[in-house]
Amino acid sequence: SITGGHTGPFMTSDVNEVAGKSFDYIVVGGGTSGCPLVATLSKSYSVLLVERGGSPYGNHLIENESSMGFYNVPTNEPAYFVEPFVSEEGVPNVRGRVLGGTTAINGGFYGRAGQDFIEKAGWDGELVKDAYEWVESKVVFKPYKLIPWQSVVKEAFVEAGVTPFNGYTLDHVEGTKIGGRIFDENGKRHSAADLLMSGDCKRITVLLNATVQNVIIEHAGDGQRPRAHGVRFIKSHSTNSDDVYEVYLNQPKRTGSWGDVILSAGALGSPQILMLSGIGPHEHLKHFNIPPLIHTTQVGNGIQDNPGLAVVMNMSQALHKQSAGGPQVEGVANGFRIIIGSVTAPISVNVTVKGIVAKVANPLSRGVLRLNSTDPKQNPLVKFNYFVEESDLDECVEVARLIERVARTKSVEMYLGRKQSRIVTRGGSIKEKLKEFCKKNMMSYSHYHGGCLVGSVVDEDYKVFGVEGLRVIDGSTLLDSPGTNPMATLMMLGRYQGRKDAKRKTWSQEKGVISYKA
Ligand SMILES: Cc1cc2nc3c(=O)[nH]c(=O)nc-3n(C[C@H](O)[C@H](O)[C@H](O)COP(=O)(O)OP(=O)(O)OC[C@H]3O[C@@H](n4cnc5c(N)ncnc54)[C@H](O)[C@@H]3O)c2cc1C
Repeated sequence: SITGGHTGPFMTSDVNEVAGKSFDYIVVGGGTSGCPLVATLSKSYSVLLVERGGSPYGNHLIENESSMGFYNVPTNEPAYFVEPFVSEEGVPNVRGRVLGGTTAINGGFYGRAGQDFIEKAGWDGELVKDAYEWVESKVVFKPYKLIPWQSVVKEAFVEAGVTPFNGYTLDHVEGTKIGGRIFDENGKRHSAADLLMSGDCKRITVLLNATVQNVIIEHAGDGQRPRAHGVRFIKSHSTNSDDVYEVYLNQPKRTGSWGDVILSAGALGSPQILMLSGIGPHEHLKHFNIPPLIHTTQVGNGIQDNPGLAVVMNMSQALHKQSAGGPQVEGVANGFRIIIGSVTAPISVNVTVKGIVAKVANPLSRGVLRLNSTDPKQNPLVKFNYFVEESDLDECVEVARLIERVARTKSVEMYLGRKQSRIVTRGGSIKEKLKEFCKKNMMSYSHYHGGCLVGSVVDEDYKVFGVEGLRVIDGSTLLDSPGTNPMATLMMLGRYQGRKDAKRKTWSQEKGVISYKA
C-alpha cells in the first residue's frame, strides 16, 4: 500500500482530489525537511504536501539496506526515484525524487550538528534539542552490530590517528565514533516519509506525482507587499504540459493573517521554483520570458558542495560477496576539517566493493544555480565552483593523505589479507602532485546545500524577502555545511520551524475560513 500498511495521512496521485481546494499551509516537497514540517504543522493546521515523486513504501530498492546503491545506475527514466544530475564542471550527482526525498536514497548515517553551527544559525538551543530528540525517537537507530568492514575501519581510523574513539554517539565530536542511522536492526530504511505518521493524519493531504511549477503570487495593489496565495502544479508523468492545476491557501475570517506556502524542495528545487515564480535576477528571468516579480540576484547564489575522494579497496573475491550496507562509523579529523567514512557498495548482483570515502567538511568555494528551462521537471544548471578557493584544494590534499593512511593501516591489511598499494601518493607525495590528484579524482559527497541562503533570500524566520506568505525550509537555506552529514539537521529544521509556527500563529483555532480563489 502507499503507506506500507501504516495508518497514515490521506495520499493520492489524483490531481482532481486536490485541485481548486484550499488549505492552511501548502508545503512543496516531501523530503528531509518537508515531511517533519508537515507532521508538526498538522497538529494545528490543515496541510497539503505536494511531492513530485511517488511513494517509497513497498519499493525494496529504497527500503532494504542490502539494495543500497543499486539505484546509482544512472537512468533518465522520469518516474525513477533517483534523479541524476551533472554539475557544470562535469561532476555526477543524484537527488531524491520520491516521498522521503533524499533520505529515501542516501547512506542513512545520522549525526547532529555541532554547537557552534547551531549558535551561528541563531537557533534556540532548547528547541533544537527537542527537535533532534523528536526525530531520533521516530526514525533513528543505534547500529545493531557493526558489519565486518565497519569494524575494520573503526580500528583503522583510530590507528591512523583519528582519535579518541568515542563509542556510540549522535554528537559531532572529534575522533572516531559509531553513529546513528535510519536503518533499523532488520536493515529496513525509515525515511523522512515515516515522520508523517506522527502528525495529525486527518489534517494532512499528500499529493504525489505532482510537480509544482510556480507559486501563485498576487499584488494587493494598495502599496502592500505581494502575497503568496497558492501554487500551480502539473502531473509529473503527463506528456501534456498544458494541464496546469491550482491549489490555494485559506484565509481565516476576521484576521488579516494567512498561512504560508513553504518550499521544501531541496537545494536544487527551491531556488528553481522561486525563479519560476518571478523571484530572481530579472535579466535571467527575462531570458525565459518569466514575468519578473522581485528582482534579486541572490536566488541561486551561494550553493555549495563538499568535495570528496574515495578509494576502492583491492581485495580477494571472497570479500566481494558481503552484502551492501550504509556507513556505521565515522571519523571527524584534522580539527573538524575532514569527515571520513566508508561504504560497502554493490557493483553488480552479489558483488560489492569496499571503499574509504572522505570529504572537506567546510569548503569555502561557492557556486551558482540558474534555470535551464521553464519546465519544472528539468534539472536547473548548477555550478559548484569546486576548488575556486585554493584553501579547499589544500584541504583536499589532507583528505587524500588521510585516506591513504587509513587504507594502509595494519587493521585494513589484516582484514584484506594484503597491503594496499599506494594510490594517492603513487605519483609522488609532493603537494602539487596531490593537488592534481584531487582535481582529477574529486567526487561529490552529495551534501550540496544553499541557493536560498538565510540573510540573502530568506530572513531569520525563513520568509522570502519581499513576499508575504512564502517561506523556504530545507537544505537550500543553509549558510554553510553543518560539517558533518546534513540529514539530521535538516529533519530537525523541519520539526523546529513547524513548532515555531505553532507558537507564532494562533488564528487556526478559529473555526470559519474563507477560501481564496484566483
Ligand atoms: C547518495 C546520497 C547519500 C547521502 N548520504 C547521507 C548520509 O548518509 N547522511 C546524511 O546525513 N546525509 C546524506 N546525504 C545528504 C542528505 O540526504 C541531503 O542533504 C538531504 O536529504 C537534503 O534534504 P532537503 O530537504 O534539502 O532535500 P530533499 O530531501 O531532496 O527534499 C526535496 C524534495 O522536494 C521534491 N521536489 C523537488 N522539486 C519539486 C517540485 N517542483 N514539486 C514537487 N516536489 C518537488 C523532491 O522530490 C524531494 O522529495 C546524502 C545524499 C545523497 C544524494
